[in-house]
Amino acid sequence: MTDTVRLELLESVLEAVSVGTIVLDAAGRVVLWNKWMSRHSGCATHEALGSDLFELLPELRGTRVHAAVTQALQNNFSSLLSQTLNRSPFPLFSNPAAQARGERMQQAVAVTPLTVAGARHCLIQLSDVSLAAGREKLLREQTELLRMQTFSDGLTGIANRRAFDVAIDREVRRAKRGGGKVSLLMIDIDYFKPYNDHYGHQQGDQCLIQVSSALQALLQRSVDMLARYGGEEFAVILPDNDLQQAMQMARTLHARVLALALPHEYAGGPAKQVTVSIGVATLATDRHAEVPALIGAADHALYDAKRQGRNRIVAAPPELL
Ligand SMILES: Nc1nc2c(ncn2[C@@H]2O[C@H](COP(=O)(O)OP(=O)(O)OP(=O)(O)O)[C@@H](O)[C@H]2O)c(=O)[nH]1
Repeated sequence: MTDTVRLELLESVLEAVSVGTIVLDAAGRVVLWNKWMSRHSGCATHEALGSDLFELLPELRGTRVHAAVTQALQNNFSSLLSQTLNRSPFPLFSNPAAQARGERMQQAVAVTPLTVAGARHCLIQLSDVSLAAGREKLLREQTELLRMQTFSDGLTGIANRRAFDVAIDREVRRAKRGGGKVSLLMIDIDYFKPYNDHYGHQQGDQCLIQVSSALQALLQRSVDMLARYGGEEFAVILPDNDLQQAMQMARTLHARVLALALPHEYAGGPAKQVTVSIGVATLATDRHAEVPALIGAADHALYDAKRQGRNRIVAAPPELL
């Protein structure tokens, strides 16, 4: 292969590749601007050749691209520009539709020093990573959705039992480490079976949604967690709350459900509306009790509330913990 043919071959390859290629001489003037660059920048090769890159594209002045070019020309350093700092440093567009939307191409940029005929030059390679970045974003969104689905209840959207198990374990360990307290409320809708039987399962579902969102709206601290513990049973974890504070929260939640005034003609008790019973337990960390004891105590208190006639709040005696 003769030198002329080899040169022609190299030129055709440069024009055909799907990578933007710019070569600058030691003064920063463009000596090579391939077809890919023309296509995606809207600046033809003959317009670019001989221009100072930073006059041709003034917005690059003072950017990391500028610094990388200076480093390559003056200090012979290569740079790979991080995607996280500036995803689209050059005014390039993947296609005309993206340009019409003003949506710039996301770029991977590599700046490399070159020595050509004994003189320092600088090669800038650009590739379109919009597709890969889009896929990455989609993947991140799907992962987040999956994470949310794993830890939230499909009907009510609040935390599910799995999330509760993780949180109660974490909060009890944290309380023990810091010598604090943690309280737990177990909340159960009264006479929910007759509610379902008379109003139908769908309305039963609506009732669960209304009650859970009313309860959720009252939890102001980000550390508090309302979870669906079972069918019509909810749990509230109150980190750093003593029994008195937990009882106050229980009264607020109980009153909120009453204020919903959801009719329940078939309730077994005197109230002809949806009510809840609440069991309250507090774990003091000077005791040796663990998670099962705390849940057991709150459950026991809830059972007592049911036995005493429902629509009430009962605190677990400390000896249960
Ligand atoms: N609609 C609906 N009902 C549910 C769901 N999960 C559980 N249930 C119903 O909740 C009812 C719970 O009934 P029980 O445990 O007998 O309790 P109850 O009738 O509320 O009686 P007390 O708790 O003693 O006041 C059952 O009829 C379940 O079918 C759900 O996701 N949707």
